Amino acid sequence: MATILGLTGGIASGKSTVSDMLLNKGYTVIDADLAARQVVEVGQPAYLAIVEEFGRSILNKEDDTINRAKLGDIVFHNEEMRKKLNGIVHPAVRGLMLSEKDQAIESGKNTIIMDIPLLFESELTWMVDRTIVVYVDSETQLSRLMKRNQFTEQEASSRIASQFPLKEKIGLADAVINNNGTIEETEEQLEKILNEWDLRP
Ligand SMILES: CC(C)(COP(=O)(O)OP(=O)(O)OC[C@H]1O[C@@H](n2cnc3c(N)ncnc32)[C@H](O)[C@@H]1O)[C@@H](O)C(=O)NCCC(=O)NCCS
Ligand SMILES: Nc1ncnc2c1ncn2[C@@H]1O[C@H](COP(=O)(O)OP(=O)(O)OP(=O)(O)O)[C@@H](O)[C@H]1O
Repeated sequence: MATILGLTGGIASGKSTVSDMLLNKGYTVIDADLAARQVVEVGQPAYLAIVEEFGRSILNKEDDTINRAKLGDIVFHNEEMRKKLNGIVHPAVRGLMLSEKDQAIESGKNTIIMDIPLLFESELTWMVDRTIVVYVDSETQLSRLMKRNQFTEQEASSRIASQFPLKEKIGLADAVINNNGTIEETEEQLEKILNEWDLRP
């Protein structure tokens, strides 16, 4: 029986950093952010529904792809619009991720990691056997997000505020990785969990 791990945290808390470590160790990672990009490629049902809801002004002029910065500006400043976007994108993301998980199970993987930023917000824990939260304190989260995305403090804060407070997620997790320190310290914590839970790729 394969073990399905839910990897979550907050925006810019270090989920991709941890999932890259897992990929390097040979584990299978299914990434919700990646799936969310695939289901909104030009012409896909979710893409058409977004254009219908938000209008053509959120498209890039050159190739009609979604202008993510523009759409992000709208949905991270307006909860109603964010819920509308979630209502379009999330069912398609879930469908794609579940089929990728089934394929990974069929191909005999022992452990399958589902990297899902909104695992708790969207009540998706039924999809996984155990959860790991990648935690950072709020100052570190804000400064890493501003640095990575070249966001102002206001842009970064509005994105952080659209998720459950990261502190609350600690109490919901089976294991927590504290990513305030160095990358090496984070990798040591990850290895300890993989060993304790006896998880092989
Ligand atoms: C709004 C969009 C276009 C902004 O795109 P952008 O390239 O700037 O960000 P990206 O997709 O890389 O997401 C970065 C991070 O933002 C956070 N985030 C993204 N969408 C949401 C959301 N709806 N609610 C809360 N946080 C979110 C997550 O932590 C995610 O890891 C995009 O995030 C999107 O389509 N979001 C809706 C789908 C979604 O919820 N994706 C998250 C996982 S399913
Ligand atoms: N231990 C660390 N020390 C210093 N910088 C780090 C550390 N961990 C991650 N970072 C940096 O912080 C930023 C956020 O990390 P990462 O992209 O892994 O977060 P994420 O949780 O996947 O974010 P998102 O939810 O937006 O996809 C990145 O620029 C990354 O390089």
